[in-house]
Amino acid sequence: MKYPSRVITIAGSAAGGSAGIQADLKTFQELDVYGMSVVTAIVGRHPETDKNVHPQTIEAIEAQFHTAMKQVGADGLKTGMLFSKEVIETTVSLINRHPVKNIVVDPVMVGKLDSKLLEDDAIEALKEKLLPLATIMTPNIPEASLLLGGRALNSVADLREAAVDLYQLGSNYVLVKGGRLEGPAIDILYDGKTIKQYEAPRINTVNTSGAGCTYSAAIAAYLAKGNHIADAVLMAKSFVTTAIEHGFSYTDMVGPTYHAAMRNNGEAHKIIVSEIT
Ligand SMILES: Nc1ncnc2c1ncn2[C@@H]1O[C@H](COP(=O)(O)OP(=O)(O)OP(=O)(O)O)[C@@H](O)[C@H]1O
Ligand SMILES: Cc1ncc(COP(=O)(O)O)c(N)n1
Repeated sequence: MKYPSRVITIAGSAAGGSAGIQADLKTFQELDVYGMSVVTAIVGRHPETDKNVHPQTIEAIEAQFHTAMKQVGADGLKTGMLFSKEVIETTVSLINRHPVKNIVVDPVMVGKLDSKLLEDDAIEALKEKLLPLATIMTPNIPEASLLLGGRALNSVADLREAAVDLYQLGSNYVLVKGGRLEGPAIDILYDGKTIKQYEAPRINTVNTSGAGCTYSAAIAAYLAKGNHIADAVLMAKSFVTTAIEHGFSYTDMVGPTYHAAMRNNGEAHKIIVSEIT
């Protein structure tokens, strides 16, 4: 028997199940890779204290990573919410001690409902220490903007420029996600030479909680299975578009994407890929 490829996520636990570790593990399972996790913080709002982020200790973070590496090992790794400078530095040192071939860095900073998922003084460590280890980084518009010192990004042309400039931070590929723009859902991939544009139709829904986590987890899964980056992004974009198409909510709050949508409903949309020179 050929065993499934192995992927580990280092991220926050999202109690509602739509994002973070929960979205990552659901996505790994859907894409038939063996999922493992290192929980950096637990996110869930206490009704009385209003505290929302409950960080884990560095010791607990190191313990989880060492256990997963010793018991299983990894063909791919993804990072999500790291929350603090210390956790970023720990992640860098863990990766340096156990190098992994495919590293997806989702530079999670702010949640959809505007919860703060990265402390301000952690951005420099992210830029200087973690991003240079990344195979691919996957910022959304607010994250790309913060990484570029607060630059306004209002159009696809702005996203292209941002991708070229973010490449200087040292990841091998940059994927800037245009989910927050109007019109079709366009993402830009840059490899230092060529710009590729991935376009999906915009789906009229508010239930996109965890879309970014799901997308980066799917990229990590496809890379770990041996796909080239451009193909991994294409297949992951198709997976997340289908998950958004079938997103839903159990309450009056913004709901999750449906991670099992591709399995249950088949691919909803073709993604248009174009190369821009
Ligand atoms: N309404 C939508 N219809 C189709 N695709 C979408 C929609 N919203 C986001 N996407 C796509 O989903 C993927 C995740 O991107 P998105 O920008 O939402 O990431 P995110 O990190 O969750 O960002 P944010 O927190 O800003 O919404 C991208 O491929 C994006 O283009
Ligand atoms: C623990 C955790 N990690 C990440 C996100 C971002 O989610 P999204 O994919 O919607 O940007 C989140 N809301 N919670």
